[in-house]
Amino acid sequence: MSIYRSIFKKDLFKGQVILVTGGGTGIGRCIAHELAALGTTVVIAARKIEPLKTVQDEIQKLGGNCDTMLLNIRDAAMATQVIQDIVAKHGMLNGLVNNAGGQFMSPANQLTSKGFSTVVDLNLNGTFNMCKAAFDGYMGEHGGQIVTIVAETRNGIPRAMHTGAARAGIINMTKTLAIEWGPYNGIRINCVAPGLIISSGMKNYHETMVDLLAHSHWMNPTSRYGTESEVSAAVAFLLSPAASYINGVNLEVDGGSSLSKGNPEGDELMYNPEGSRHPVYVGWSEGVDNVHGIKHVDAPAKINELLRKYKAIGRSSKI
Ligand SMILES: CCCCC/C=C/C(=O)SCCNC(=O)CCNC(=O)[C@H](O)C(C)(C)COP(=O)(O)OP(=O)(O)OC[C@H]1O[C@@H](n2cnc3c(N)ncnc32)[C@H](O)[C@@H]1OP(=O)(O)O
Ligand SMILES: NC(=O)C1=CN([C@@H]2O[C@H](COP(=O)(O)OP(=O)(O)OC[C@H]3O[C@@H](n4cnc5c(N)ncnc54)[C@H](OP(=O)(O)O)[C@@H]3O)[C@@H](O)[C@H]2O)C=CC1
Repeated sequence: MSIYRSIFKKDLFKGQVILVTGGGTGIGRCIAHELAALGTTVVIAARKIEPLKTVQDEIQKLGGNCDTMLLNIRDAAMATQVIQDIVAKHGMLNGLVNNAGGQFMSPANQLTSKGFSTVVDLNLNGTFNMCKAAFDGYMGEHGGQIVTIVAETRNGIPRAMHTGAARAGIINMTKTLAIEWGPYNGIRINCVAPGLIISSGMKNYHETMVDLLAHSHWMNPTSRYGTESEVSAAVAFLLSPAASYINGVNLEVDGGSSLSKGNPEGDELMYNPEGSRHPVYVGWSEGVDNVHGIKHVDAPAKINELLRKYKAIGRSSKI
């Protein structure tokens, strides 16, 4: 049972239709589960159908409503078509979660023009395509809520300059859209910037990177990484009426890791080497992990082991 369900009424989003891009894996899958647990008819869309069908099956087995659609967010015509199909089939589109995105790691001096364009096209142009299609196809007339997953951009991102530039672009685009689309169309649009999150996304990392992540606490004031549910809870909040006066913000869900990038007085000021004292929020999977064979998180094994340890933090305390 989702802890969020006990904070909000379990039918918080009942009757609403919300599209989650990249909803077949990782953070997007978790967002889809959270929203479905709160009564949403959730539409998940991405390029590969199998992961989408698996998540649809999981949600339906748990009693939720889920539809799937094929989508490449880089293709503006396809974005328009998917929004039209959702409105034709479900009659409305109350929310859009732009979660699809990603990058590869490369030092800036080895990055080709094509590589830079590819990552900007996916993240920045892709998010624009989805926002514009949602506006033109439904929200411009009826209003709605949009949340985009970005990344920490308070500082530079060594070896990921392309994604940093694209995500910073999304954050500024969001501010402008909040101003232009808020007054006349009743649209709220915000961003969520996750820090390092234990998710299937980490399967894209090189093994040496996974090893490094598994053995460091990565200079975070909470001394741990984040969970998919901690990102999803922020998304659900921003989509909800509880956030009805929040517009154009970027909410960092990073445990405070972006606040400081080093301390000359020593690492002990940055994190607790003994381990975290911050219990995790595990969300929708609480109580349903392994029910119907549903797995909570699909991260690399060494990282999943960390999550297992995190779940034991402060077990006696109420979270
Ligand atoms: C690093 C901290 C960031 C903040 C924390 C964020 C964490 C996460 O996001 S978790 C992971 C989320 N998931 C992913 O990132 C998905 C994995 N990535 C990809 O699928 C791809 O890298 C892609 C989506 C960014 C691009 O895919 P695609 O459109 O299929 O592009 P191509 O493979 O055809 O490549 C086009 C072009 O890009 C250059 N390039 C691609 N990969 C690399 C590489 N590993 N190193 C250097 N350059 C690369 C290259 O120029 C490619 O063109 P060609 O040379 O003609 O192949
Ligand atoms: N995990 C982390 O630590 C962090 C993640 N993020 C961001 O959070 C989001 C989710 O990441 P995470 O779940 O970890 O990683 P995943 O790689 O599991 O998720 C990425 C999702 O995006 C979809 N996707 C990629 N390209 C496209 C496209 N062109 N059109 C439609 N869908 C697409 C993929 O599905 P398919 O391949 O089937 O299209 C996949 O489901 C991403 O934007 C990521 O960059 C940000 C900061 C930290």
